[in-house]
Amino acid sequence: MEGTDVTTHPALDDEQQQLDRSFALLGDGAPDLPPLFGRIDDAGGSRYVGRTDVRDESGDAVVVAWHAPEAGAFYQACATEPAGVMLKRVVTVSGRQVIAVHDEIADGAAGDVSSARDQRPVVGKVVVAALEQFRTGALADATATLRPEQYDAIRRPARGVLVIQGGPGTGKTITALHRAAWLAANDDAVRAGGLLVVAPTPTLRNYVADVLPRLGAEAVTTDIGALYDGPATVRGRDTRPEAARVKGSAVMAMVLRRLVEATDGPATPEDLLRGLYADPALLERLADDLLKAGQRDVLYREPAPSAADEPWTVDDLVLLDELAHLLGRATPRFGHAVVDEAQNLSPMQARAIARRCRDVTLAGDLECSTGPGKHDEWSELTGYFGSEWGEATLSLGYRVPRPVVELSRRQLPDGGPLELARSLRDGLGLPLVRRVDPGDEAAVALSAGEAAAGTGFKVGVVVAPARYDETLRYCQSAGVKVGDGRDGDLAQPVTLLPADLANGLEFDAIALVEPAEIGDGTELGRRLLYVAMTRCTQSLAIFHSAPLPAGMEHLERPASPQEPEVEHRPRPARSEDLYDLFKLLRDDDRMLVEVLIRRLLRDSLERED
Ligand SMILES: Nc1ncnc2c1ncn2[C@@H]1O[C@H](COP(=O)(O)OP(=O)(O)OP(=O)(O)O)[C@@H](O)[C@H]1O
Repeated sequence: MEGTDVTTHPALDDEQQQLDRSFALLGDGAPDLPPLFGRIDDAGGSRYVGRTDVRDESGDAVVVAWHAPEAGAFYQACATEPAGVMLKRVVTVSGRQVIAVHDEIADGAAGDVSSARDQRPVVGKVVVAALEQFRTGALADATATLRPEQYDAIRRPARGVLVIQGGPGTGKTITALHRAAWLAANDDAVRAGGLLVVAPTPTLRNYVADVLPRLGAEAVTTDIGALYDGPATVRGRDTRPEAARVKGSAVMAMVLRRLVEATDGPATPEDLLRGLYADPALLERLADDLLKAGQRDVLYREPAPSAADEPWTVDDLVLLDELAHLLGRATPRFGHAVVDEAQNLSPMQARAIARRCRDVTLAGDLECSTGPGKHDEWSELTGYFGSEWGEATLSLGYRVPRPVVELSRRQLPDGGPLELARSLRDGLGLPLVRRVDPGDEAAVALSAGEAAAGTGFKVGVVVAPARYDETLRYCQSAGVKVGDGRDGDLAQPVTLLPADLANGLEFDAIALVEPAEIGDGTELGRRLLYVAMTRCTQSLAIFHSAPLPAGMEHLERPASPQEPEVEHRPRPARSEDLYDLFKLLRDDDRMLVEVLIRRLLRDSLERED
């Protein structure tokens, strides 16, 4: 703690008084959340920043809302560029008590900041402290610690398209949501038209539903399939990626238009689409010049007994939505739309969103595409929306430890087009690799996961989609308690996840089972592996029996014929001996010891505080 004991900071009493006063002014209407989290002193005077305005009896601001122009300096100034700010203070509150203050800028210069060792970027210690908290499964609250590059993206004008891109864990989701709330507070047209947020997984949608109200905004939050408000709902999944690719391709708009034009009398979107899938001759007549024979073939399916029994997929629902529009059904309109994991949008999905709103924020990373098609450029998507588009690139990594960032980028062609995000995290060091007997990969990974979870870690055990059912059955029969990640159950200490549903999630530790099955040599496989590896905040462990895939082969070690006997070593006296002993531990035990040491250190530091 380098001598700065934040809990006895002389400013604590002042800030406590300010907090008490704010609570008193809010009276019974005071929210559970603290009314202030920051303070800024500059030529304009001294101001407190919080979630909403707090005014005194005469109407003067006691706390300014984070989205007010007066709060701007709090986000634009940072330790490396104080820009005339004398004091930038983050105030940490628990209940109604100020428990810590961190001055990122003090007396007009860098104050309470992390060191720049190991190329770690210079940021306020409070950011590092926030990141060190153990994951709760939900993403952490970042309003008090938004960085200047994030704040800049948040305030770009609402019109047209803004792409917020950046490597894994650079805060694209957080930034896009703050942008939504900022626009709702500052742009009359957005406020009047309302916000639409499209997010692919239940976890992300729950997160949005939790965060936006705290930022003072409301939105309609949905996944892409649920945009369609007809009777059909998602009941199936295209097992062939080619089928999903064709359904999502832009030519389907023309095929459906011709279908509607060729239809006499009233028809529902459901009847039209299942009729089209079941009639190769009709499809050939309508799409001979638009789809190749092989592409038409993948669309074929026997009709179910009724429309309600059809195994509708997400991409089917998007086509139903287009048909509903062509049949003249009204589509609700919004003032601004935010799309998370936007790299996975198909052209038809982009059209469905654009029908509702042409001014959009697309948050995503093209290298994390895990849909059936990958866009090489954002312009392939932005053209479906408003005519103007711009991009904001986030460069500071908040989630992924540096060694994991470096390893994961070997999965990208040429290390990826974006500059390496500078990571704020050291994590628990180099990824661990453990070679196990064939057939034991998942069992060993799960038991290492349980051990890490026993120390307070949230753990994700990631398997190839084809291995998921078998692994879940193993867990049930062997009594291993895991959350079923495919159902969005992230409440357990250990979650089992198929690699294709890892997008957007975050865990303390990731245990990767047989990466060669996930990576499978295809471009999509490599991206799935990349996404899976970059979900961890602390440690990555790899369990395999097959040879490691490209990008990891340098980690390959021969299987050790015999486990080393640790117990019979003489009691170590010197730290070098301890280190030798540590090196003898198996990889998963080593992970456990590292976690324990870390916990002990944290507990002792907290006690000192
Ligand atoms: N300014 C910030 N201060 C503190 N924490 C932050 C900040 N920005 C982002 N974070 C944290 O970093 C983590 C990653 O953020 P987020 O999920 O928004 O990133 P992302 O770029 O959308 O990630 P991915 O696309 O890989 O899922 C979250 O826990 C978030 O709370």
